[in-house]
Amino acid sequence: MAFPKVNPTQTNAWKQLTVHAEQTRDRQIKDLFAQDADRFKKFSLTFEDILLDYSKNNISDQTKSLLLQLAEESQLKQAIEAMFGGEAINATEGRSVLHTALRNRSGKPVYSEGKDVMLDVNGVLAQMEKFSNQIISGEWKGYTGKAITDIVNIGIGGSDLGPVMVTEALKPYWKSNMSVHFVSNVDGTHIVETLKKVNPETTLFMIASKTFTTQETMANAHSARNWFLTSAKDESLVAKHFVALSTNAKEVQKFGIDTANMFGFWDWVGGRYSLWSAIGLSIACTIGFDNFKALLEGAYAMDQHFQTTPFAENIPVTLGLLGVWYNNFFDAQSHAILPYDQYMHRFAAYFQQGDMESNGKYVDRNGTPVTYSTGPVIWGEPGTNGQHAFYQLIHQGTKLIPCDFIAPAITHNAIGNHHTLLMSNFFAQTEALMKGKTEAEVRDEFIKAGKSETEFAPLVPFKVFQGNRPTNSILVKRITPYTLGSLIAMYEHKIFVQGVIWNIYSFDQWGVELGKQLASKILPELETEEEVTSHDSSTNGLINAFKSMRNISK
Ligand SMILES: O=P(O)(O)OC[C@H]1O[C@H](O)[C@@H](O)[C@@H](O)[C@@H]1O
Repeated sequence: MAFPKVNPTQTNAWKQLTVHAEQTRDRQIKDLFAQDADRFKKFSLTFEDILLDYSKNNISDQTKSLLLQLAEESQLKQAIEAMFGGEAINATEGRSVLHTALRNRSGKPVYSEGKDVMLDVNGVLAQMEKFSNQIISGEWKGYTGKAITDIVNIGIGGSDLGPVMVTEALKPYWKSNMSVHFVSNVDGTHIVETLKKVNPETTLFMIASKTFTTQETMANAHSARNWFLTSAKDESLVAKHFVALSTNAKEVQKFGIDTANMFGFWDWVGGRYSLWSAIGLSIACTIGFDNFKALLEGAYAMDQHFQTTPFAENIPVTLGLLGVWYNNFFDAQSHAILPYDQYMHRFAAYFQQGDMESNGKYVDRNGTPVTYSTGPVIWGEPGTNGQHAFYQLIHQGTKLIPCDFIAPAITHNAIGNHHTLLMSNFFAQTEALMKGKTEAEVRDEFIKAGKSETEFAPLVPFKVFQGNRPTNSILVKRITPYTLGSLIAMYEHKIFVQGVIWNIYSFDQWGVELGKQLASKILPELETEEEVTSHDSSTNGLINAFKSMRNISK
């Protein structure tokens, strides 16, 4: 057994937090600031170029110490050691969880159930370095002798979202001669529209799939191969234009990719934690291996911070505990991630999978349904777009939505005063969410604008903001590969902390299986014109309506 299974509701801390939440529910964050001039100093943490300000939360010293007690009673320390130590903490799949080994820059061994994995890890990294250098330098030639100009990564879920997010976030680091495209959806539109943009002579396809059996990826990969062969005509040329990123050599071979062109990884790397592995090859070939290495180094630095820093000053632990506070004691259903950086526009989407696939579980580690809420809905869009779309609900809706605001102090695109404008919004939003606007302030504003009582009185209630909406602000110096690596690892570990406290298995994903099973049952039914009767009347009705609609002759 990796670490003790603790029902969080049975801990002393949970019981005390329940009482404490009742007593502090109506506490105003702005009052906490008024009472303590040092609040920002007390409730903020720095790690290298990252500042986490968590003072705009409904917490006091007592809240913090109870949350820390919850972490202790949940055996978080042992859990962290078990993960980094390569114990099989992904028990339902019988695997260790070692994405941290992929970015272990210490030169020290890392053991997965007794075996040092670093030789394999460093071997694949060396293979990725050599290959990405060949691609970027133009040394690797396509079938007509031309250098590669476009990479098409074909993968879905964890084999897509990480590379998409990171290549977008690090666009300023792209090598000038290289473009990258991502095809994930089985909807033919995705591959068709992508193929319109590229030339078979200068395109490299990366088939990214941990299992190499995922329906969507295999369908897209076969279509890409057919498209390529229409021009290249000769199957032996596939080797110059297709590589595989996978754990499954047998299936890679079956597809027709030479295993010499395969970049491997291992079952102890979860799909949604795999951008650090061979799955990151599209990243390395776009921003260069040096920058990919810096990404790993930034993540490694955060790993060390997480592993060695006392919980009271530990950034991922702090974020995880704050999330538990709102999720379990204030009934918050969701959590918004709001990057004030256009390049990070897929960051929330990335952690939608990272968090929701990890902690969207209702069964605890004993196999028993939980009696408390687990993973929140994760969502978000970059600022300031979100402000003009959904912030209304965050400010004045009936739901409590804790938010993380993320922004760089230095922009990659200093044009006019855009960055100052952006940052003024960043600071204003968290202040507004916390302070709100009282009725007296609203009235005062009307009076100052010369309005009469009869004119403005009916409008007052609509213009009041209750405030007291909690936020974290994460300010970084600049979005570099290194800092991005740290930020990603920070959220990964936050998810881990919460999974431990909720006593759930964060590293399996059985919930994605049922839909897949049913789809494979329905597929043959769609391939005939016969009426379908094997399902419930809704599913039958829909399938039969679809069949008649698609039949153009009818
Ligand atoms: O890399 P693969 O094996 O193609 O899996 C792609 C995705 O499939 C499923 O949806 C899940 O298992 C995800 O976690 C995974 O990322």
